[in-house]
Amino acid sequence: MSKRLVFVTGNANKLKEVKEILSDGGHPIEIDSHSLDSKYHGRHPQIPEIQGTTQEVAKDKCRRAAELTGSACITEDTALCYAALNGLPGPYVKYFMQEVGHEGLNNLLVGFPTKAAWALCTFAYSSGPGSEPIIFEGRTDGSIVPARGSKVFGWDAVFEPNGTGLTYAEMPKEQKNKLSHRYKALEKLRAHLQSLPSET
Ligand SMILES: O=c1nc[nH]c2c1ncn2[C@H]1C[C@H](O)[C@@H](COP(=O)(O)OP(=O)(O)OP(=O)(O)O)O1
Ligand SMILES: [Mg+2]
Repeated sequence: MSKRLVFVTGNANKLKEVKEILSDGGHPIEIDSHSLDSKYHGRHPQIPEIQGTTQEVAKDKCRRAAELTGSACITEDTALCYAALNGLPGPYVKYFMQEVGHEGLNNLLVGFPTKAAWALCTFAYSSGPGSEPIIFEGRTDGSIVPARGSKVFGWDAVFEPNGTGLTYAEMPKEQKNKLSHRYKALEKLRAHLQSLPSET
């Protein structure tokens, strides 16, 4: 039995990975996507993102998405956290990426002895407007390196998961999708949804 869920995101690469990861499981969750950003043009998303911890950002995004769509939905917030900076840029990495790019993401760590970092994915699920979102986190540890590989998706080229010798951007998609922050969070979300009573 599959469940239909609306994934509210403005990021086409996220959507693609989520579909790839979920299509691999025994009990697929069917994903409808809804980009609220596109309605209100690029830099002025219809769902503003608050400041706060990754959990606060993810829950708030999901609450607003459920209100706007009027249905059960999931949202996701991704953070890139530097050990030397006590977890920053964290949920603000999007703006760092936009303003200073791959080189800047490396330069932030000049003078720090550790380049250790972790990618953190926080899915939030709301069963509908007014229902408190539940969150599912996935974390992959690695380090920040000078850009290698495809520049297509965000900071993939500067993040090397531990023990792989490859950046996310250098890996075949199937490899990233088996060890990524997003994969780990989605496994938890999938288990939760499977434990819910069936709708039909
Ligand atoms: O696996 C990833 N590999 C590399 N880069 C990634 C990944 N996942 C997200 N990213 C980037 C996109 C954005 O620059 C920032 C997260 O910000 P975040 O607000 O979660 O994403 P977003 O605004 O693009 O889409 P959404 O409409 O779902 O909020 O990190
Ligand atoms: Mg966003």
